[in-house]
Amino acid sequence: MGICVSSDEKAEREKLKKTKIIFVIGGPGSGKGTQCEKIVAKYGFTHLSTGDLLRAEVASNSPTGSQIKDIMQNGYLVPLEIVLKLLRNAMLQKINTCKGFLIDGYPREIKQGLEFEKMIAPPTIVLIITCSADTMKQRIMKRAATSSRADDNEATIVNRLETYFRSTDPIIAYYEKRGLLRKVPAEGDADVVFNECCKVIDIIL
Ligand SMILES: Nc1nc2c(ncn2[C@@H]2O[C@H](COP(=O)(O)OP(=O)(O)OP(=O)(O)O)[C@@H](O)[C@H]2O)c(=O)[nH]1
Ligand SMILES: Cc1cn([C@H]2C[C@H](O)[C@@H](COP(=O)(O)OP(=O)(O)O)O2)c(=O)[nH]c1=O
Ligand SMILES: [Mg+2]
Repeated sequence: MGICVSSDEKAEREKLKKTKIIFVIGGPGSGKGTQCEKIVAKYGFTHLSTGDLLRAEVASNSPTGSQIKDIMQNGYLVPLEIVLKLLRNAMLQKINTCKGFLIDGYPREIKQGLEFEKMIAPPTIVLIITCSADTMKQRIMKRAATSSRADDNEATIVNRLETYFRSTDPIIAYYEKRGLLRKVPAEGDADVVFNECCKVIDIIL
């Protein structure tokens, strides 16, 4: 028996392949969300934060949500197939109306990047926002004063930073080798960082 791929699904795949996709990576508190917001305003991209999608799932009290709640609160990573399913659905909802996608905080492991390519499409570029662990910690502690995020506390931050540094070096090397990596230093002011992001994005438009 042949595999039946519906014409809808084919059209979806074609669209996903044609759209611009930017992976935005960087440590917790490095400023991914902040830069994405600015990029959306200037370029009309859709910002998808895997963290936000996961938190929305938890908040919805779905079976998946309760499964991933503890994992996230402890500073670990949620299983890959859950993250990808949420991402693909969210992209398809916007694919007809936006200029491209910012995938915020993804991939966290090379395997996640490869699975994304299989299920969705390859990224156009990978933007990495870099600053020191001290800067990230300071930014998160400041954010903690006003955010209601369960993972914005000192103990979870230490775990998140550790998880980040352990998993990121191989990712950087991998995309650098493919010529897709674009590094933006982020110690300074958010507007200065944004200027650098624009230089990188203007080239792919
Ligand atoms: N000085 C300075 N502060 C920034 C910059 N970007 C973000 N911040 C502040 O740092 C905090 C964290 O920024 P986010 O954009 O939420 O960082 P994130 O990388 O999305 O963090 P996670 O979602 O935890 O991974 C916020 O309170 C921002 O106001 C920057 O470029 N410069
Ligand atoms: C991107 C990603 C996040 N997470 C978890 C880790 C954190 O508990 C939570 C939020 O991650 P976080 O990096 O804070 O995402 P965002 O910048 O979008 O807010 O989601 C995973 O489990 N797997 C993933 O692939
Ligand atoms: Mg964020």
